[in-house]
Amino acid sequence: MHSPRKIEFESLIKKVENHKNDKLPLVMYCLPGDTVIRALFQKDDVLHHIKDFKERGFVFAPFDNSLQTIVLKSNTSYISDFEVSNQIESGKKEVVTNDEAFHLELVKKGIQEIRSGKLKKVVLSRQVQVETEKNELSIFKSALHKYPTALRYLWYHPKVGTWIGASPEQLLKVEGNQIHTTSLAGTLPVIDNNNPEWSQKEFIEQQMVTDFLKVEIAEFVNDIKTTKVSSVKAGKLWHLKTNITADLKSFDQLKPLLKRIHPSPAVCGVPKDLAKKFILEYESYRRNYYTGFLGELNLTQEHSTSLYVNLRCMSLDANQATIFIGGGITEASNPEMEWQETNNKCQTMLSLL
Ligand SMILES: C=C(O[C@H]1C=CC=C(C(=O)O)[C@@H]1O)C(=O)O
Repeated sequence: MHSPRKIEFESLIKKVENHKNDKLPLVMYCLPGDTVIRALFQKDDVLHHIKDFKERGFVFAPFDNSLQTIVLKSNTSYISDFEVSNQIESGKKEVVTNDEAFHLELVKKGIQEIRSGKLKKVVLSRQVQVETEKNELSIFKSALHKYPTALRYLWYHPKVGTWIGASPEQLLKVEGNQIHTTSLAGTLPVIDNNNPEWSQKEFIEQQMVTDFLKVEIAEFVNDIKTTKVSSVKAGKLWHLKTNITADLKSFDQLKPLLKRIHPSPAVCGVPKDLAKKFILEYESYRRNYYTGFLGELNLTQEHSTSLYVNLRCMSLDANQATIFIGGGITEASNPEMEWQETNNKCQTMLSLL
């Protein structure tokens, strides 16, 4: 394994700019809570696809697990320190969209499907397009400072496009023979310094994710341990979270394990296949990499992997940002409140533009 070269932050930004101007793939990211930025540069514009998850590089997987997962090869890599500065709080940004009626209908359809017994939960989403004057690097820099507890990234491949995000959710971490996954669901806005007041709806919605993960990993691991449900902040949102750890039986099982846990009910639904079918049939657009997963694969050491769910993200094309947001629908959902929840979630990315 080659070690990354340490350079100054502004030199790294310059290298990213040059690599991107040369239309070559790269990723720049900062792990939750970290102040070290890592950047990987691929030397050619080949679109590499994962075969068995034994590859080494940075993974970028779509929501639809029947489609190909990309792995960016790390031909050159750098690390750089940066200092988190307290960014001046921007006010709430308003965007005018014309998809409210569609989204309300979609949520109602989801609730009907649940009441008829076909589904237990389905996560329904939308996209919001916004013009922006800000360039990608300054958007990424804002994410670094604003969301220090998230996985912040800027990913680019000339054959795919540019994505930026600040994910609050770890899908899978493998370290030694230990695996770690999280169940994150349920959302409330952060209001002043108040603690969130959860209702049964959010606890049920989050428990479905925990139950799913425990069942799906069982075949591949020993000794599953879960923490108590706790409230965690992601920017201006609260979520419910459970940490799950276990001992992996064999490293060869990473591919089938990921196939089982992705897409989880935090982004898809229960039962998984029917919820996915519903999403692909009724959402108005293709999610592509939103609600997929991304992160390091055997990069720092063999068998050391750290993947995050691609949430609170946007794709960028020239001056247009497309922000993706969704929410978990259960039989207790209220369509108006679900619409509002997607608008609250939209603020995470809007605040960077
Ligand atoms: C699907 C999204 O969030 C998921 C993760 C946390 C909470 C969620 C919720 O409360 O619905 C979603 O399951 C999104 O942010 O686009």
